[in-house]
Amino acid sequence: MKLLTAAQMRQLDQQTIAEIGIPSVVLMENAGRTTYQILRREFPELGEPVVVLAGRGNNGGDGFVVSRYLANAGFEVVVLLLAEKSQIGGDARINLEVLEHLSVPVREVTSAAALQEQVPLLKSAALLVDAILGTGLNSDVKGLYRDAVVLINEVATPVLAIDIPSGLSADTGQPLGMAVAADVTVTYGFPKIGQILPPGRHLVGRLWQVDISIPPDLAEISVMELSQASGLRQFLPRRPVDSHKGTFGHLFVLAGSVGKTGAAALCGEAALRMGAGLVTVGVPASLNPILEVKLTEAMTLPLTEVQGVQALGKRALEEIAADWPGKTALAVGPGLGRHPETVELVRQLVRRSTLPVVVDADGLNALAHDVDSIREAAAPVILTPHPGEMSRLLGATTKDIQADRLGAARELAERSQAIVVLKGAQTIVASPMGKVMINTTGNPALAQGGAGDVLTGMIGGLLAQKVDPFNAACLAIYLHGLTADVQAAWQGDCGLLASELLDQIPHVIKEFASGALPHIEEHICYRLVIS
Ligand SMILES: NC(=O)C1=CN([C@@H]2O[C@H](COP(=O)(O)OP(=O)(O)OC[C@H]3O[C@@H](n4cnc5c(N)ncnc54)[C@H](O)[C@@H]3O)[C@@H](O)[C@H]2O)[C@@H](O)CC1
Ligand SMILES: [K+]
Repeated sequence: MKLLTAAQMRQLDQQTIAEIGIPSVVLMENAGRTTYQILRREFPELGEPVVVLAGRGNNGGDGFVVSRYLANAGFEVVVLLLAEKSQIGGDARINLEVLEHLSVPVREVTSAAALQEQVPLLKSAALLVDAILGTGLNSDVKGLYRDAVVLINEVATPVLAIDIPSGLSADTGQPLGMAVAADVTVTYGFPKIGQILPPGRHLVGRLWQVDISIPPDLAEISVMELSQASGLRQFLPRRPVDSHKGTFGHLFVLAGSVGKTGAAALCGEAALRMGAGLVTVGVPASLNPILEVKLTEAMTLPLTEVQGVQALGKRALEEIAADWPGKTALAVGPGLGRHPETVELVRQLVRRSTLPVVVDADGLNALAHDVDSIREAAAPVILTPHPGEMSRLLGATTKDIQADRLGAARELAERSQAIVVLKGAQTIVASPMGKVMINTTGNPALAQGGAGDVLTGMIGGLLAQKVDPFNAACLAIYLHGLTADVQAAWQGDCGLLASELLDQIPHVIKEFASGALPHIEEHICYRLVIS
């Protein structure tokens, strides 16, 4: 599903009005009516009164329409207009006048003192409807609007936000000064990026996206997407009946050092679980016997190691090159360690690889001071940093990365010309062309060693099957999170071993492919978006 910025949403509104010919007042009517319908569904035992806090723009206008539907349904409604009636124009004015004709009380509240007088009403209300500011927000919330936002958050009354909680930036997910924390948000046309990125994600409460007659095709202007099963299913490789192991590619995994053979094993097995036909794991020669025991289905290739260190050495490059024929993708990094020779090996390999390559963990650390050189790679590269690795790649602090995850992912994708997978709650995938996908699946069960190695193997497994790199990254991340969600549904989100994740992958793929996971996927959508 497409994600929009405030400016894009405005553009779509304008196109719908000017080119499609739907009058703006009809859009406002659709917005108010659908919001009312969601309101009744979300609050089936709704009491009285309902208080609608309205600002002076179109967001307030939507609030007037909701007020009308509530009044027509027999509810006691009080509108607190945070402006003078004379300041209201356009479609909002039309709907304000309709309310007056219906004798719905509209109180002008234009000072802090007047607002304070309304505190008992706000406290005793059954529901507050936040119609103060929408996507027109363009600066920090100050003065009376700010006082109102503070009050809404102070009283314990449930809040339904119209379009977006007032004060929340639709573009960044950050409050501009101060933002309403809503229980439910009803947004129009398409979800906005700021409703999905934290902390916005937590301020919207349950997010509903409703159709107000904006043609879906218009959203093609956006390069940002929210991951959804319906969009990703098509990228699962087909499994023809006359297939053989050669049909599904051969992944070469470069991984492992002393103490970290598990990372290599998890990565190789995850690729097989994703359906790769063959997997070869290249490891330091002295560790090969251990991997031979750990891995049954994946093959191993003992490689020259640095004398006495049990980490891969420079000379392994020629051995890998000799083993190259027949391989279809490369995964580099899990548990490699940081020996200078291993670092050099990784740099050379990524630069020279003629196969698509996914780089993780110590593979990323090896590239940390060499990001610009990734541009020289001969084949597509996928980088999968967590915030700490990202900070080393970009030379920024982890705090800075987390404060603007989207910006960081885009910057690295631009600089490296690689596909960037910034891991963490709501993993972000960014392409060098500017495309972005924000993932919806996953839970804290994944916050454990080994989960990342599995993800690298899953991406590698899809690359080996010749799935387009951006789609491979998006699909693998979605399925990785979904597998954890399925597991957490019965086991909880604590203590899930990465190897248990592996065991679940085929089952989850089967259910995902057939669309048979509605309870889990609906749960995911419910947390974020329902269309
Ligand atoms: N344009 C359209 O066709 C539609 C718009 N809709 C509604 O309209 C909203 C956008 O309406 P508007 O563009 O009128 O803007 P808002 O209603 O979001 O904001 C009202 C006005 O407040 C001012 N403002 C911005 N930041 C402020 C701040 N920090 N403190 C005080 N005032 C501030 C701006 O000048 C803005 O015009 C959407 O969120 C949605 O609710 C819907 O009615 C559907 C159709
Ligand atoms: K609002």
